[in-house]
Amino acid sequence: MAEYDYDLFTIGAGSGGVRASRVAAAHGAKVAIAEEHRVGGTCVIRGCVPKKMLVYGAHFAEDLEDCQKFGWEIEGKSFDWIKLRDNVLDDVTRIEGAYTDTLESHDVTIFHERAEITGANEITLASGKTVTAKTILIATGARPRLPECEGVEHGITSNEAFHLDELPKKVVIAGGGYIANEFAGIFNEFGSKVCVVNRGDQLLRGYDESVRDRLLQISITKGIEFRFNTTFDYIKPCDEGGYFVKLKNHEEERADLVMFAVGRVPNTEGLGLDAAGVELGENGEIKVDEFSRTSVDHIYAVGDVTDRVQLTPVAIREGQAFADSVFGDIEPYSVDHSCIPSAVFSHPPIAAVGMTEGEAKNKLGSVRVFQSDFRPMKNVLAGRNERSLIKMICEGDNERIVGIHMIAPEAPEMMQAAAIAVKAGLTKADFDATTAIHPTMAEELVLMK
Ligand SMILES: Cc1cc2nc3c(=O)[nH]c(=O)nc-3n(C[C@H](O)[C@H](O)[C@H](O)COP(=O)(O)OP(=O)(O)OC[C@H]3O[C@@H](n4cnc5c(N)ncnc54)[C@H](O)[C@@H]3O)c2cc1C
Ligand SMILES: NC(=O)c1ccc[n+]([C@@H]2O[C@H](COP(=O)([O-])OP(=O)(O)OC[C@H]3O[C@@H](n4cnc5c(N)ncnc54)[C@H](O)[C@@H]3O)[C@@H](O)[C@H]2O)c1
Repeated sequence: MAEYDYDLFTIGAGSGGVRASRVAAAHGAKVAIAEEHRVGGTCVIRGCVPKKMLVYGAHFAEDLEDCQKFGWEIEGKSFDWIKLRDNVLDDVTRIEGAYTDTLESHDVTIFHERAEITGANEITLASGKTVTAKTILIATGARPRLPECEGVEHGITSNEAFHLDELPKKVVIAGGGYIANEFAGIFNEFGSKVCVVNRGDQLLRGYDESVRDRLLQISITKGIEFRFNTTFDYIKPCDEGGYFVKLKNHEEERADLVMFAVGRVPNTEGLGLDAAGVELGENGEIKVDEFSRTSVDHIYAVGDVTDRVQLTPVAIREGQAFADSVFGDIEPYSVDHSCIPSAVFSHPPIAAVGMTEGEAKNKLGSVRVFQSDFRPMKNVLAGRNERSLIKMICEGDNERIVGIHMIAPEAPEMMQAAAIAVKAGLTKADFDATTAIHPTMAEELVLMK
C-alpha cells in the first residue's frame, strides 16, 4: 500500500497549477488537483485571454475610422457588445475544455471543488472528502483588492467586467496600473465615457517615464479623463439608475459603472496555512525560496499567491521548474526572475524589458539612451496624430543594452523578439549590425541614432 493517496496534490488549476500538475504527472507522479471555480484560472477565465479578445474587439473602432483614408467606405457600421461578450465567453469555455483535457490525458485527477490543508499531508475538499499527498503545491492565485470606501459593494472588478449586460455610458475606473489602463482603452473605444481615478500621481509605476507620459497624453487626446492624487469618499446608488460618485477634493458626479483595479490580494485565507506552519509575508503572500519551497519542507507555492511577478508566463515557469525539480530526473533548478519582458495592452500598447532610464541611471551611473520618436506610416496616412516612442538604454563602453521601452501599435509583438537580445546581453553594435526589415516599425530598433 502506498503511504499517501497522491505524490502531488495541487490546490488551484490556474496557469501555475495546471503546468506543474501536468509536468509532474508526465514525470510519473500520481497527481490530483482541486479547482473551486473553473479550470484555467485567472488568465484563461477572467484575465489575459478574454481581456486580449476585448482589446482586439475595441481596436476595430479605430481601424474602421482609419480605413476611410485607405479608400474603404463602410455603411451602417454598428457595434453589438452582447455578441462580442458571448463570443469571447464561448471561446473561454473552449479553452477551459482544452486545459481540462490536458490534465485528464495526463491522468491528473481533477476535483472541481475547494480544497484546504487540514493536516501535515492531508487535504480536505469542500465535499468533506479527505485525501493525503506526499507533496502539496499551493497555486491559488490572487483576487482583486477592494479599497475602503462607503458603497464599495456597488463597484465591480475585472472579474465582472467580462459579463456586463450592457456597456456603461460613463465608467469610473479606480487604479492607474495594468488593468485600469487596459480597460480604460477598451471602454473608451466602445464609446463609453471613461474617467480613471488614481490615488497617486503616476500611471503604471515601474514603466519608463517618457513612455508612461506618452500613454497619458494619447489617452487624454482620445477623450479619457484622469483624476490623480484622490480616492473615493463614497459611491451611492441613484434612483434613476447608476451611481453618485464622490472623490476627495472633487464635486459629486454621476456614473453608470464603477470598476476597481487597484491591485490584487494573494489567496491565502481559509487554506489552513497557519496550522500547517506555512509563513506569510507582509501582504499575505506565501513566502518561498528560489525553488518555490515554503517554510514547510513538503509544501510549495507558485504564481500570484507568492506575489513575485504577477504574470502568467512567470507562474507557468515557476510551475514547470517546481515539477521538473521535485519529480524529474534532473538537478533542481530555479526560475530566473530578472529581465522579464512585459506589456500593457492599452491603446496604444506599451512593452518593456529591463531597466528604465531612471533605474539605470540610479544603479549604473552613466548610461547612454537612444530614442526614436516617430509617427507610424499607417497613422500618417490615416491622419491619426499619434506618435510612437522606442527607447534603448545602454551601459558602459561596449553599450550593452540594459533596457528597451516602447509605446507603439504592436509594441508587445516587437518586444518579444527584442527581449531575447536584451536577455542575451547583446550590445547596441549588435543591433546596428542587423539589417532592417523595411518598411516596419520594428526597424527603428536597428536604426537608432
Ligand atoms: C484582468 C486581468 C488581465 C491580466 N492580463 C494578463 C496579461 O495580459 N498577461 C499576463 O502575463 N498576465 C496577465 N494577468 C495576470 C495573470 O492572469 C496571472 O498572473 C496568472 O493567472 C497567475 O496564475 P496563478 O496560477 O498564480 O493563479 P490563477 O490563474 O489565479 O489560478 C488560481 C486558481 O486557484 C483557484 N483556487 C483558489 N483557492 C482555491 C482553493 N482553496 N481550492 C481550490 N481552488 C482554489 C482559483 O479559483 C483559480 O482558478 C491578468 C490578470 C487579470 C486579473
Ligand atoms: N498585461 C498584463 O500583463 C497584465 C494585465 C492585467 C493585470 N496584470 C497583472 O495583474 C496585477 C494586478 O493589476 P492591477 O492593475 O489591479 O494592479 P497594479 O498593481 O498594476 O496597479 C494598481 C494601481 O492602483 C492604484 N491604487 C491603489 N489603491 C488605490 C485606490 N484606493 N484608489 C485609486 N487607485 C489606487 C495604484 O496607485 C496603482 O496605480 C498587475 O500587477 C499585473 O502583474 C498583468
